[in-house]
Amino acid sequence: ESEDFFESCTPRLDDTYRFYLNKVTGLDREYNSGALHIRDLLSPLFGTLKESVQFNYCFDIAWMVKQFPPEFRDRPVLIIHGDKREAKARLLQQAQPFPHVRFCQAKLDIAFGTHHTKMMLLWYEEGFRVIILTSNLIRADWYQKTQGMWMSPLFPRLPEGSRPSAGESPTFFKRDLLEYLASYRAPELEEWIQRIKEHDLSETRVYLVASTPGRYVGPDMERWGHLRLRKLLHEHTNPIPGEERWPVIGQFSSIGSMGADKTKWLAGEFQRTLTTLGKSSLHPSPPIHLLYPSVEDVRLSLEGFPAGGSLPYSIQTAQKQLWLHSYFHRWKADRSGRSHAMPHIKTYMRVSPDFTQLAWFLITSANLSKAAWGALEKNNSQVMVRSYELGVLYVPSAFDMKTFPIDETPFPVSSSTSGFPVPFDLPPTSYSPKDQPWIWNISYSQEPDTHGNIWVPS
Ligand SMILES: O=C(O)c1ccc([N+](=O)[O-])cc1C(=O)O
Repeated sequence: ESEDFFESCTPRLDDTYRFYLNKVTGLDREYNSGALHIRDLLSPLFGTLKESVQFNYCFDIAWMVKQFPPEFRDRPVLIIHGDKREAKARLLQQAQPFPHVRFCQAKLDIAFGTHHTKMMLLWYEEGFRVIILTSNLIRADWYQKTQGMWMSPLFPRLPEGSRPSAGESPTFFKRDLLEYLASYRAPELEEWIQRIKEHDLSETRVYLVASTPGRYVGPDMERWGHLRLRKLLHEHTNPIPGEERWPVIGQFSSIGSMGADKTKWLAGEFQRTLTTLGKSSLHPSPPIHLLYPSVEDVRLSLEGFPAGGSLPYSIQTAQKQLWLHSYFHRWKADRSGRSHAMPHIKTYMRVSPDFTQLAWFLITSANLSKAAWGALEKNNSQVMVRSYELGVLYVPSAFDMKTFPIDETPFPVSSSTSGFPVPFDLPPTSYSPKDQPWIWNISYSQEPDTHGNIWVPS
């Protein structure tokens, strides 16, 4: 009943899917109804906080502390980060005035890997909650960007003496979360692994899709990254008649180097994963729509060109893969009032030809990169993952459905619909011949942005 109490006090939230967008400053209020700010997440309305863990990439510690309500501002916070050497020293220096903030450096032993995972573990008097999200712990990520999150139910404590395997969900979320945390091999996380074991996660209806750095062979190849996603789609979705006409959509805020042509990774192993539906041995080639902001999208955004500071696609990478840009579609999100709130959210999905249904939906920290998703090596006998990533997969079978209907008007949120709130407009809008993908390290000085400025990177 504590869950009902909190839910009844909190803003009316669509809790079928527990998928929420961040509030965006400056939108008509209806487009923020049902959206959440970080201060909402940390509010006593969701639980009486005892301690928390913040997994992230970029931190403003003083700003983060201020996002906790005063009564929780001195509760211990463990920061899980990937910084090394001088960057680590700067991060620890930020927390000098805050003795309740502790740090754990995630191992990054493979070059070019990052600790990209964004997750909150919230331990309350009443139980435990997990939030998996796309926002960094800096003001700019919670101001005028499109960001998303999955918020778990409140997980109650298990009765004393319960077996550790108790409290498992139909999607094995408890086992998979514990295995992900164990992959850090960090002493600071041991007590959190123990705490989670003592809680009942059985109401969880999403599958965990994680990446953790390493080179994996044999059965371990399917534990992380895109081969994990392929395994889940193989086991928990079903073939669809005419599936070759069901487009795949990938939407992201950064892009890695993917080789000289599409067969090197994108249209090979990655497409094989994204087009998996059940155990059919067909390998269709459905349309693949990639959503990534154009220069005009950035120039006309609420933030203007500075939004491009969080869209780190470099000219050095782009010029090696011009073939990629033919897949690109603009960022357009009138349905959520967020066409001008640049995306930092990352979503992947499989949609029906008429764009009214979903075969599955993934929200994740993972951008379009081999570092995040993993790449096969050694004649496909090994997969190499460079970064930590975390996301959750929604499949209709976990919600007793065959497909998810898409809610074409997700705002203002209404508990009446069972539709999935896809945050951007469908069908996607192709780049015009004049559109170019946003590249963050070249100049744009022909036309000013919404603030009257031009972009001249140093
Ligand atoms: O999410 C992103 O789009 C992103 C892209 C690249 C890097 N990076 O190069 O470390 C960090 C982030 C981040 O915001 O976590």
